[in-house]
Amino acid sequence: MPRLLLLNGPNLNLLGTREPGIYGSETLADIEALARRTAQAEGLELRAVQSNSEGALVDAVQAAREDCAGVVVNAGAYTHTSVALRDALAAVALPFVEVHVSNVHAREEFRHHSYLAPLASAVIVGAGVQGYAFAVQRLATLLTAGRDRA
Ligand SMILES: O=C1C[C@@](O)(C(=O)O)C[C@@H](O)[C@@H]1O
Repeated sequence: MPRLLLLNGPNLNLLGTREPGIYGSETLADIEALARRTAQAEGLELRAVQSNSEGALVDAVQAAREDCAGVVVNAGAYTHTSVALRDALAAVALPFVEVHVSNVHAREEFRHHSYLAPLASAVIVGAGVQGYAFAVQRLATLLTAGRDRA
């Protein structure tokens, strides 16, 4: 069964208690369960990784090259700063969908730019945790289309 990597970056382990007015009350465990359920319904497996450290996120992307067909990534603040994570995603050349729980474009200017977005298959912002389900579904569609062409 093809596998997706679900990658969550810094401070997303605090979801549920972190600025609930912006991020809502659902936890990272809720998000991982939602993404896994959505993946299973699409015939996909899912590996969930969260880290507060940039290097660990880069390592997880590199490892995905071995056994994953696509990536759902919410890089948190590293979205706006990390050339290293962008380079890792470019290097593995897996299709990925970027997710943000909040509508970053309605927030501070520094959140408007993403180093990852130009490489992404799609970017989903402001849909809350449901954005993760949309991202999994989008990757499932892309992967199925790829199989159909093969
Ligand atoms: O940590 C986060 C969360 C976030 O990625 C989101 O999901 O809305 C938006 C980022 O700007 C912020 O640094």
